[in-house]
Order: sequence, then structure tokens, then C-alpha cells
Amino acid sequence: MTVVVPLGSAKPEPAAQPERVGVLLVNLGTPDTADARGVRVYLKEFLSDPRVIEDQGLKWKLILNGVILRVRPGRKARDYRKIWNTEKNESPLKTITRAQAEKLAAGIADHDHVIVDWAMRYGNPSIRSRIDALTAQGCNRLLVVPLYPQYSAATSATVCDEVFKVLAGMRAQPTLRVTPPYYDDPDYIDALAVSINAHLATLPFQPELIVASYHGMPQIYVDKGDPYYAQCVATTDALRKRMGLDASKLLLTFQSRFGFDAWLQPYTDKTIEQLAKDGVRRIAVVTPGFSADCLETLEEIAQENAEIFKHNGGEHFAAIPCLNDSDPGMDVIRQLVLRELQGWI
Ligand SMILES: C=CC1=C(C)c2cc3[nH]c(cc4nc(cc5[nH]c(cc1n2)c(C)c5CCC(=O)O)C(CCC(=O)O)=C4C)c(C)c3C=C
Ligand SMILES: [Fe+2]
Ligand SMILES: [Fe+2]
Repeated sequence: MTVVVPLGSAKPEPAAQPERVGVLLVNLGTPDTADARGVRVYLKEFLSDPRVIEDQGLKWKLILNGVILRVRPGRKARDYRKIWNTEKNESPLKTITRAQAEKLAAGIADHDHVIVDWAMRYGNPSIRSRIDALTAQGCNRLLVVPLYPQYSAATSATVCDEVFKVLAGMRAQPTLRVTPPYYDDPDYIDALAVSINAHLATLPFQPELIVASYHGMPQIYVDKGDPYYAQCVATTDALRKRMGLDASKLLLTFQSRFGFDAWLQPYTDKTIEQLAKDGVRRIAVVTPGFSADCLETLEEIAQENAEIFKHNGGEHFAAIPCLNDSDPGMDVIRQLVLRELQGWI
């Protein structure tokens, strides 16, 4: 027997929530303006993070507020102005991260319930504002993508800390996933090799060797168990293998030392100085730990370290761009995201 339910007699259903998946690309962050004020605001947030400066005791607070935030912003603002994207009036890290998000969105457009967005761990757009925007659009699942090939507590973990903090204040939390580090992912190693070879082919000289320079960190963080150093070594070993270069032709170094403690060694600037003094005349520097060009690559490597090399007798110096939003770079991000979205799309 067929039961006929009269139209209009059913209990009204609550309005259906669209079930969408948010993908949030996150990079480190950067000042909003290239002046001392903008850099001070950025540095204060960054250097007050206990994942970055682990000892946030009274001594550090005095040094930070009494010395660093008075002296460093003016000096660093000058550096930011050398690399600033004047057309968009923003730091290159923002321009590139936005471009990566836009290209990723286009690259996975066939999954029309997936929304791609981007945020900065420090500064703007904040992680909080973009998670709010994604949930407002109906995302009840969220994939966070820290754009660091190598994990470190100072970068990847602090992204998670901030995401957890935002979620802690929500009644209706999205279900959460975070992409893992991809330091030895064959797609990433392959993209690095393809990109390096393509750039080498455009140079008017062939380098005698290549320096792979990673952002440094205090040695003590690694001694306490941070896997960052081991992952930088693994990336470099895989890249050597993929490019057919031994350790004397693809060097591993660490840049951007901050403060007076021992950081991971060998230091990039000291190595480059020594190479020039030893008679090496042509080098190329790659920065595989950065997914996007930023102050540390465009100013510190491409300008400061080029100057150090030439000042000590070097003749030809090339800074090879990061993967950025290049085709090989976007392949890495897209494959990573599609892999981690399995079961959700
Ligand atoms: C103790 C301090 C720092 C640690 C540890 C650290 C680790 C770390 N950083 C990156 C990536 C980037 N860092 C950038 C800038 C930057 N880093 C520090 C300090 C530490 N970083 C400072 C103070 C600054 C600001 C510039 C300066 O004042 O010197 C950037 C560039 C941002 C930009 O605006 O372009 C990136 C990217 C990684 C991967 C990392 C992990 C070991
Ligand atoms: Fe840094
Ligand atoms: Fe630097």
C-alpha cells in the first residue's frame, strides 16, 4: 500500500548548510607597509611568539622592547623598500602567496565545492580573518597548508597553534586537516631540479658550484628535537641525487642568523665569502626552504650575499628564484593538496 503524504504537512527542515571544503594556504607573514612603523608592528608580533623565540622571559622582553624594536624596524624597512612591490604596494611574499592561491583555485576548479584562500601567520590577512571568511561561506571542513617544505616548530607548528586558537573559540568548528611537510616529496625534488636547470640555462655563465641556502634557526632548537635540520639535509641529499651533483658541487648552508646564539651551520654569508677568497668566481644560490621569494631571498641572498661574493673577488653570482607560482611550483602544491583532500572530494 502506498502512503500518500499530503503536500505541506511535513515538518519544515532547517535550511540546508552548503557543505564546502576550505583550503587555506599559509605563509610566514610580512609587514603591511615598508616603513619603520609597519615593520615594528610585524616584528613585535613575530618575535613575541614563543615558537620563534622560545625564551620569552623578562630579559628578552627588555631586549625586544628596549633595543630591537627601536633599532631594527628602520633598518629593515630600508631593506623591504629595496624589494617592495610598488605596483600593488605590498611585500612580494603577499603577492606570490595570493598568486599561488589563485592558481591553485584554477587548478582544482573541477571540485566546485572547494574554496581556496590564503593567509599570513603574522600580519595580514590573518589566519583568523580567513577562517572566519571560509566558514561564513559554508566550509565545514578545512585543510590548512603551511607553505614550508621542511617542518619546524618556528614555522609549521606555530601555524597550527594559531589555527587551534581560532577553532577553540568556535561553537561549530570545521573538521580539520593539516598538510605534512614535503621536504622529500619526489614532486617537490623534481620541481626544484627542473626549475634550477631552467634558470641555469638562461644564465650568461655556468656556475662552478651551487649553494643551497636554507633559513637558519638556533642550534639549540635542533638539539632539543626540532626535525628541521634533518629535513633540510634530506632535501639537499635528494636534490644532489636528482641533479647528479656531489656535496662539493651542491653545498648546504644556513642564512638569516638573528641574535648572538649559535645558529645552524655552515652560515651562508661566511661560506660565500670563503668561496670567493678561495678563488671560486661563478656561483648560483638556490633557496629550497622558501616556497616563495621574500626579504630573505630577494634582499639577503640576491643583494647582500651577491655583494659579499663580489667584494671578495667573485665575478658571477646568480640567485635562482623560488618555485613561487611557476608551473613546477604549482604542481607541487596542487598534488600535495589533492593528496591530503582524499576522502573529502
Ligand atoms: C629567532 C628568530 C627566527 C627564527 C627561528 C626563524 C625561523 C624561520 N624563518 C623562516 C622564514 C622567514 N623568515 C623571514 C624573516 C624573518 N625571520 C626572522 C627571525 C627568525 N626566523 C626575522 C626577525 C625576520 C624578519 C626580517 C628581519 O628582521 O630580519 C621571512 C621573510 C618575511 C618577509 O617579509 O619577506 C621568511 C619567509 C623559516 C622558514 C624559518 C625556519 C627555520
Ligand atoms: Fe625567519
Ligand atoms: Fe635576513
